[in-house]
Amino acid sequence: AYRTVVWNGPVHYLPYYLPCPEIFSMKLQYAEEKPVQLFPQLVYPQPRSLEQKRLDVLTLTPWLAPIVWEGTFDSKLLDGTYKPLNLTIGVTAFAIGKYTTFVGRFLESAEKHFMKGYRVNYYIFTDDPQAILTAQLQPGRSLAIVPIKKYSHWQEISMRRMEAINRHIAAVSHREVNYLFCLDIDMVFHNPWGVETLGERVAAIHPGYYNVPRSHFPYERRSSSAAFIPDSQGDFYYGGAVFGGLVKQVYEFTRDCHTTILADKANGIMAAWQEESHLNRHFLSHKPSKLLSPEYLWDDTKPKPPEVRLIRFSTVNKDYGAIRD
Ligand SMILES: CC(=O)N[C@H]1[C@@H](OP(=O)(O)OP(=O)(O)OC[C@H]2O[C@@H](n3ccc(=O)[nH]c3=O)[C@H](O)[C@@H]2O)O[C@H](CO)[C@H](O)[C@@H]1O
Ligand SMILES: [Mn+2]
Repeated sequence: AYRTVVWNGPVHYLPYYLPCPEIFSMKLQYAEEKPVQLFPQLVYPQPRSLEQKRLDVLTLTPWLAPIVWEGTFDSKLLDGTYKPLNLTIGVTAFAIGKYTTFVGRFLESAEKHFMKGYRVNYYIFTDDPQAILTAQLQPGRSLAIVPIKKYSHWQEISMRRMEAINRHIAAVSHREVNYLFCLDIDMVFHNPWGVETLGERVAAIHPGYYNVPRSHFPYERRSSSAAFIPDSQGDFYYGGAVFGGLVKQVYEFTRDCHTTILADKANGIMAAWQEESHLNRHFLSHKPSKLLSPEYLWDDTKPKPPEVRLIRFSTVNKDYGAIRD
């Protein structure tokens, strides 16, 4: 049997149940604090729990890092979230010896497509500052030339980037940027590269090996190298031409890679693909928090397969014999 309780006495309202309008409508603007709009008032398509945007490609790693492909993100929504943060994004690129010829095209295309509407600092490392043609930059974007010595072999030039980036972060860029991308210079932007790429530790899947069993990856296979990865291990083959993340993370990453490169050098070994081999070894035990699909690191000599809906950043065809000393 149920008992119904009926209240017959007088009703007392508790006065503090109702919010006090003066206090609730007050907006305190503390000094030094930027208003951050966490939920941009935008109209955008509803994300559907039972719907996958891409069925033809992997969009999440087994350690739950997103893999960025066209169709998986909403640029308007991301810009609504990131623009108010007023971030500065750094780019390092090296132009040593004859590679100074690539700077103009690289910068011009970056101004069209890279982090459009955001503050960007380019850091161009070169042995020949006079030879650098600087492009006309959009407002809020700047370029600094970082003088650096030239090593005689291209392998050494390529590998020493880890050391140079690491030193430059410590000396300069840790104060100037929030995120940092480290890119090859023999590349051109063809389509937008935006804040969808921002993450703590960011790696890009190499265009030549995204559909290949791990035993075929060109990892360093000699166990005497600090970059050694056995046939039975590995997640993806990442390209050495694109990596980035929070500046603190890039600092730790480049320090570790430079250290393992020096360890190999002390043992008279150079890894199969120089710093790229060390980068791959590092990301095996320090998993990237975000992966960029080959859209962000393509090679123009390859035909575009259907799963790559657009090419954002791609290698310029170059004559290796003529360009490398
Ligand atoms: C197809 C191929 O062979 N790919 C390998 C090659 O990439 P890449 O052929 O893309 O190497 P690369 O010649 O672009 O060199 C890497 C970067 O170092 C800089 N640079 C290099 C040489 C030079 O004389 N001046 C200069 O400034 C420049 O920023 C360049 O973009 O080498 C890399 C680093 O070893 C990786 O191992 C790649 O897998
Ligand atoms: Mn390159």
